[in-house]
Amino acid sequence: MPNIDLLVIINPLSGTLPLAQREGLRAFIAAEANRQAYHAEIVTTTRAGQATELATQAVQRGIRRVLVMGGDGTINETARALRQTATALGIVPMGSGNGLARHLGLPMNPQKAAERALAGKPVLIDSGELNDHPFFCTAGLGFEAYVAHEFAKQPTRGLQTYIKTAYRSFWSYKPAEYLVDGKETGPLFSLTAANAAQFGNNAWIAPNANIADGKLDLCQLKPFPAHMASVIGWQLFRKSLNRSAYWSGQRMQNATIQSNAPLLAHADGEPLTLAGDTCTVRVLPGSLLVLM
Ligand SMILES: Nc1ncnc2c1ncn2[C@@H]1O[C@H](COP(=O)(O)OP(=O)(O)OP(=O)(O)O)[C@@H](O)[C@H]1O
Repeated sequence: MPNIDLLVIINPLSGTLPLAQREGLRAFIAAEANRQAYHAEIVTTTRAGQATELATQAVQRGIRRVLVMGGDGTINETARALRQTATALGIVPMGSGNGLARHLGLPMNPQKAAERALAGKPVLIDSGELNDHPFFCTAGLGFEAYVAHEFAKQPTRGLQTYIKTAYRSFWSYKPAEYLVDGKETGPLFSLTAANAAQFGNNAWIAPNANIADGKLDLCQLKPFPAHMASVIGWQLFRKSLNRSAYWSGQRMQNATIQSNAPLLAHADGEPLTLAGDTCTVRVLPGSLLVLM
């Protein structure tokens, strides 16, 4: 038996692709891996958290490439086990946001993305940590965290549910005030630590963020009147939010954040409830190999 040199992790629940197409894609990846002379093992996850265990075992087994077919949640679960190892992550984007794949300019077509990852070279990128929660795209507090918590309560996922949840949340959300490294921010709509420049779905919260500069972009968005929401939304999706008077950003390696409200947070869109009123964010420069 030849040694396995490629692990493919599939989250069967990510995104909205019908089952027949998913199975076709799995067969395509198997055939393409074979064509490119890999000895691949393909595993479909059966529960949350399993991708981390599979990726940890892959590192221990000396497997140098792990391909993930899933959304940013599954990518996060896998990539956290590949940080600071010689095993590289390949991305076949199947989620509703696909922030990391979009930031990296990877194909959104799953077959093209698989071909690219299988033939790709490993490139180092940064990652971040909010307390001890790893993130690869963005982590944050404020509105986006509030929405992540509300979204997690919904019976369905996907972009439509996300938009509806965000719209409803806008009217019930109360901005909090923060101290960033001891400096008062005043009330903020959101406070985002950006490794990648976008949340996903081409919502560019940190238009100039560079994923390999050894820094995070800490972006503050001040509360804005409801009639400005469409302008802010337009700028967010046009990658020009940094021109808004409500937005400010600073590059940093680490920061301590304190709040006057319970710390609702998210890391790569997954909701987190943090203990206490203080948290830290930091960058892990050049900590993940990605197949590009
Ligand atoms: N078999 C499974 N059953 C239940 N949950 C799973 C299973 N496999 C993975 N998960 C969980 O599903 C979560 C969401 O998956 P993922 O982010 O890939 O898809 P998505 O929600 O469609 O995409 P996006 O994050 O872009 O919205 C992951 O955080 C993972 O913990």
